Amino acid sequence: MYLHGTSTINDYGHLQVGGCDTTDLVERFGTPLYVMDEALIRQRCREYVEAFRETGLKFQVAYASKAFCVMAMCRLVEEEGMSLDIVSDGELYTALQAGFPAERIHFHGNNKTPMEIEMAIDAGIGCFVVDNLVELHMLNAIAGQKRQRVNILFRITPGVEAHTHEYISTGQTDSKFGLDLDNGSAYHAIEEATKLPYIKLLGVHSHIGSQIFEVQGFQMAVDKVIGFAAKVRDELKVVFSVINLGGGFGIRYVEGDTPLPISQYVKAIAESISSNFSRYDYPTPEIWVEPGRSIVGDSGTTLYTVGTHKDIPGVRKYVAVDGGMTDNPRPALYQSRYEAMLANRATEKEEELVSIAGKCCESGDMLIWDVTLPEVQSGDILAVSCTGAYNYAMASNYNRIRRPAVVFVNNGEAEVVVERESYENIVGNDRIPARMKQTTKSL
Ligand SMILES: Cc1ncc(COP(=O)(O)O)c(C=O)c1O
Ligand SMILES: N[C@@H](CCCC[NH3+])C(=O)O
Repeated sequence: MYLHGTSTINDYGHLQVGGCDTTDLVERFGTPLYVMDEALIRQRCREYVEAFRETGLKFQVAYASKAFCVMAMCRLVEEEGMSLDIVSDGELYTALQAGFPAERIHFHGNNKTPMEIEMAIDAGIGCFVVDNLVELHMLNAIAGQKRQRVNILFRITPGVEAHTHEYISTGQTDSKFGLDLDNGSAYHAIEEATKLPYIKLLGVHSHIGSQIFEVQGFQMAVDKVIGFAAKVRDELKVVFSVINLGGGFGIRYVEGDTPLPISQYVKAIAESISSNFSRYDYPTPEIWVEPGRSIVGDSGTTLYTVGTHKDIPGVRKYVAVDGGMTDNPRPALYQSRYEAMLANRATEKEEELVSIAGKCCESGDMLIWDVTLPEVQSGDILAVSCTGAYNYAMASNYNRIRRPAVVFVNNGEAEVVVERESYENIVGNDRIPARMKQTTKSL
């Protein structure tokens, strides 16, 4: 496993993160356990903010909270002076409960409900990223009832396909998201918006995909956007003050992944915007971005306890851990790859090729198909790296498995930011119909 951030091997031969020995963390908090390297998260936030500051342009870095949305994370993002991208009432509620300033919240989503829109207007959020015409008219009507004008960006699909897994590329024409640039839908939406009294159009938003390692996709999106912006200015007399290029900046999960440093993505985007907009004699707009994975992804390490194993001679050896697709569905969903090590035997020679299975009743519940480890024994602690994004966020209770706790570690201190779910949580919303016998056992 690649050691990065504050991860090191300590004198006991144990993996240490944020100054905390992971075997101590396991004793205190149990497994599976999500461990988040707070210093590394803050470092990533600062890399974005500093890189944008250096461009001299106006900007907002909005953390895409879908990657990992808990109150502590919202607080951290607020402390780092960033904005927040949310996609649902649940994410909005989490942010507001954490005291996140509403005016720095941007609301995304292809199917916001009237209730969510109302909740967001009442909270006074900074901007809606409007996905389609149905939403536009609904938003104008609800804002009108409240006599409040709302800021919007239109989400457009620029027709750019990023080099990524087909399920996570979203900038192409055949997408459930956004308004198409090429077929006139985006243009028509802007015409409509200019007629609506409670809508203030700031500009456009595009998100071309996720886990992207190159700048070309973003540059192509800018090229498309500037042509569109110029046409809209010339024909509709609408000038964009904001261009949001979404998220999607890749991270290193496994050897061979080659993301660029954050500063390089930012520099390339800023240069592309400045040069293209000046070419059209267009005032340089504010640049907004929405990184999720690249803020939290490599800060997360999941700790598991090894249980059983099954050796099929000549085929493979399965090693089972006490978690799996319930805490990390990404391998099953996207064939995502991860690296791992034995946290309690971190200096021992890695000599055995094994496959790491989860404990769900599902053959596809595999975390890693091939990883070389010291000869694994029941009770060992397996650490899987780079689990900070879209793991806790996409965790489930399949098989009624309780979701793990999340701890932030920093400077030798560990604090629980999400408690492990309890059995009460598991049955808490269950009800036995009145016509059935009403006996429950106390736990
Ligand atoms: C609109 C939008 N913004 C931002 C993100 C964050 O993406 P990532 O976590 O890849 O940076 C996503 C997810 O892909 C998204 O759909
Ligand atoms: N959830 C996905 C990425 C999609 C992000 C949202 N548009 C992942 O785990 O990689």
